[in-house]
Amino acid sequence: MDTVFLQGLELRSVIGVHAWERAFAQRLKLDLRLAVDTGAAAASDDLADAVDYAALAEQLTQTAAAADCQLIEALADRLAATVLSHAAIQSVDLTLHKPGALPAATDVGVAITRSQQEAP
Ligand SMILES: Nc1nc2c(c(=O)[nH]1)N=C([C@H](O)[C@@H](O)CO)CN2
Repeated sequence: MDTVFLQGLELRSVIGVHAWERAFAQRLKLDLRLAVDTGAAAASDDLADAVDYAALAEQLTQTAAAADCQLIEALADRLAATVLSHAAIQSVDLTLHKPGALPAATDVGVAITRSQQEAP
C-alpha cells in the first residue's frame, strides 16, 4: 500500500467552545497521509486512475466551510469521513492544526487515523 500526502492545506471554519469563536471562521491547517494503491495511476499515467488530491482538497475546503463544530476532534472526524467517501482510499492519517488557539503554545491540534473498515 502506497501513500499520497497533502501537507498544510489551509481551511477556514467556525470552530471553538467559546461564544466569541462562533462569530467568525478561523484559519486551520490540515495534513493528510492517504493509504492508496498507486499502481494503476503509475501504469496509465491517467488522472482518472488516481486519487485527485486537488479535487479532494476542494471537497475538504467545502466540508470545513460548512461545519460549525465546537471541538477540533469533531471537525477532524468530519474531514476524515469526507476523505473516506473515496473508496480507493483505504485509510487516512489526519492532523488538524488550530494555530493561535493557545497564545502560550506554538501549535495545538489533533491527529486521528480512520479506515474504510471503521467507516459507517
Ligand atoms: N480537546 C480540546 N480542547 C479544547 C478545544 C478543542 O477543540 N479540543 N478548544 C478550545 C477552545 O476553543 C480554544 O481553541 C480557543 O480558546 C479549548 N480546549
